[in-house]
Amino acid sequence: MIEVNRSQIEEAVRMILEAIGENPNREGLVDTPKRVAKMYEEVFSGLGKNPEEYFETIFGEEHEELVLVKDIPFFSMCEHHLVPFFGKAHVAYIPQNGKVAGLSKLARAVETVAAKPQLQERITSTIANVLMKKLEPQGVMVIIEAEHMCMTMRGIKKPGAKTVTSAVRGILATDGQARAEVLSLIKD
Ligand SMILES: Nc1nc2c(ncn2[C@@H]2O[C@H](COP(=O)(O)OP(=O)(O)OP(=O)(O)O)[C@@H](O)[C@H]2O)c(=O)[nH]1
Ligand SMILES: [Zn+2]
Repeated sequence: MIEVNRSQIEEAVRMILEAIGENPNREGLVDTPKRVAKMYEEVFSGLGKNPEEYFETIFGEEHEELVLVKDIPFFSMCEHHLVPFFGKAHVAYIPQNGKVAGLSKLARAVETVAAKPQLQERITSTIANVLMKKLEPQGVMVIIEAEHMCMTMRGIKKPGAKTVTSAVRGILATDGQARAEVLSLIKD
């Protein structure tokens, strides 16, 4: 894990407050730099963490059909504007050779990969690649749907617009019927 430099963040936040014409010493703002530093420590806690670590424990369970954890809520920070994007991740895989992970680990991987300055596409493909590497499954499919605050509250200002990304590997990339099954289960 990377140690966040809280005092440097505090100094930077004070400078931003001054730069926008605020008074960082007024009552309501005096503790804001501290709060923001603490918040950044939390929302960027995935920096320096390797999501592969969640897949060191594998159950020798001979289940060779679909496993899907859907509707995993996640929050991330867009690396272009440092404002949040958030939504749901759906993670599916078809194990083989008894390599089955603990279900919570799929959600932990999403949380860790999202907790740094990110792009939605990179979160999606990173999770798919980690699962392929660590579980060597027959196939993987990761779908993420998210709303980007940088498209909602500024710039193009399109609240409600959703971005959907997918990363599909192995049999789920080649077998249309298997892929359709996953998609219909996600929609239910
Ligand atoms: N591909 C991708 N783009 C993203 C993501 N998050 C934000 N963006 C986009 O990153 C782009 C940055 O574009 P720039 O033209 O450099 O910055 P900008 O002038 O602030 O862009 P506008 O948002 O169009 O005002 C924007 O189009 C954002 O919508 C993401 O997760 N993936
Ligand atoms: Zn953005």
